[in-house]
Amino acid sequence: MKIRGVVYNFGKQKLSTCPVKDDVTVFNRQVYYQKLGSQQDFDSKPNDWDDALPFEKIPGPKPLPIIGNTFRFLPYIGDFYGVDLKELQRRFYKQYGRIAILKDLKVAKNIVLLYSPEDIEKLHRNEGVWPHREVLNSFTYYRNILRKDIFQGIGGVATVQGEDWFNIRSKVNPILMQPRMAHQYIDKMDEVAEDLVKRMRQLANRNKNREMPPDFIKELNKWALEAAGLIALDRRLGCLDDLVPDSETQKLVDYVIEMFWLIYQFDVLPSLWKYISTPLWKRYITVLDYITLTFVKYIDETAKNIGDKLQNKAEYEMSILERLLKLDPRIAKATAIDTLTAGIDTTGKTTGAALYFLARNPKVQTKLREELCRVLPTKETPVTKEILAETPYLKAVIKETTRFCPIAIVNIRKTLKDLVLGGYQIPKGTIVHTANGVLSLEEEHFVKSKEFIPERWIRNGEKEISCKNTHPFVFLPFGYGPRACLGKRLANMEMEIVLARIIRNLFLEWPHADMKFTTTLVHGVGDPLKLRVTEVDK
Ligand code: HEM
Repeated sequence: MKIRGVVYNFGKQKLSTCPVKDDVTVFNRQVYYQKLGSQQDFDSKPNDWDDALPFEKIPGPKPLPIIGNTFRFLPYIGDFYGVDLKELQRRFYKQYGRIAILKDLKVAKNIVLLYSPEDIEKLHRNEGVWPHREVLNSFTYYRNILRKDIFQGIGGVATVQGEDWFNIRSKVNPILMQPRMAHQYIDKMDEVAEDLVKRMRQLANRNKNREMPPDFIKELNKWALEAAGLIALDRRLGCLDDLVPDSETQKLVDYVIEMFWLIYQFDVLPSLWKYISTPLWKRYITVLDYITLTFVKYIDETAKNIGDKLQNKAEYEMSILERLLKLDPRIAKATAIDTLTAGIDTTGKTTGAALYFLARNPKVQTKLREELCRVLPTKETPVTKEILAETPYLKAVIKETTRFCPIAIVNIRKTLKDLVLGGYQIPKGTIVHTANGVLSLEEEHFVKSKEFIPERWIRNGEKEISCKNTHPFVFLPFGYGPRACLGKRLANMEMEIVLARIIRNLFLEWPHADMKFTTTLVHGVGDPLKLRVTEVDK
């Protein structure tokens, strides 16, 4: 089948994240969604439209003439200046209730915030088959316009919309989201996790209190880059070694970490990048160029090494990169770079938060270690797919971490048709943020919501604490629907393996004040992660 000149090559696999649970093969589904996407009725008004209050009446901070609401974020005069985004959203919830608006920002579009799980559900159920999520505008500009030549018109799922998004996502889903594909990487991920444990021992030995250094989160980002490199580039990068200053890997690590800070400057904080080219903007482009060209070089090397061998290799023997390269080298490049950008700060910060919660809650840590000692009788026992299937408490620890500290405090959609939300008319084309990060810490949705209790996620566990009856649209750490996180399966596997290795080998303590969590590009640990680390006997 040919659509826009691209040959589709699905075989008979099933798409796992499609919202409709029928038994149609991928090939039919693709035609089905293609048709549905172009035929959806995005123009008619909902039945309750005329009874709803007008958009202009949605409550929110009042803008001033000419300067709008921008002044609120400025130093000295602004009441929102320096306030963490999650705290700001919590204040809005307390002040305005179920729905609020931040409007007239001048450098950004109006944002409607939803706090009711019923409205969040309605938004997602009306997002269509090509959900629209516009984020990281400067990064999108870099990939889709400024360096269009490198990406040859294929932007990558994270940065494109509509039918273009669908055309890539429907091809990469069966490659990145299949459990079998993720399982191929367990051995290698285990080696990477062992390297992180070695690194932690080394760092503990260098400190008289056996504490990790204040910038330990960087080590976790290096681990995440190493893990993402295995998947996206089919190679070990060596990020966890003692790196030679100015070496390519050291530079790559430094630039990747700087990139997240720069994206935050241009895509989260108010910025005039569209109008003025500042020295910081030029630095941003230099950093993105270095990272992109290095990754492209690695992918080209792999493609050259594989060469004709791919033709004779069975699909089930192929790595993710090999399958992507066979599909289309342009998609392979775009997806590898998506994996390397979306899969580092996210998994690194979530793992950092999990380690903090385990250090801060010794009983939880002990219970997890007991589970791990049962399935990993020695420190050297390799982690396998079967072992991971027997670790419900480990999975519960990760879920509880993403409840307490979700890296994405909101999910974002642009409405594709007129909707009534929170009793107000929301016209097509409105940017809506669902405040799941705030809701996940509210007592009305989770009992003892400010306590770290993995037991709430255990099936058939204690009734009093169980979250079985929590509305399903409150907790969405990986998003929702066809546009949900492409790396969810890989991320969970990486985190399970690394936490299993660390807790099986090392005791963690937290001899400091409670951690502050902050929101930059992603939400996560905001204070130095100075975990105290000692060796588990055997
Ligand atoms: C703890 C780890 C992670 C969390 C919590 C997380 C969370 C998310 C969320 C909330 C979204 C937006 C979903 C939506 O709009 O419905 C997303 C999108 C995405 N994530 Fe992740 N992510 C994680 C790790 C990863 C990893 C390891 C990869 C790479 C393999 C990855 C690749 C992506 C991509 C490519 C998208 C865009 C998908 C699209 O627009 O079609 N993520 N992620």
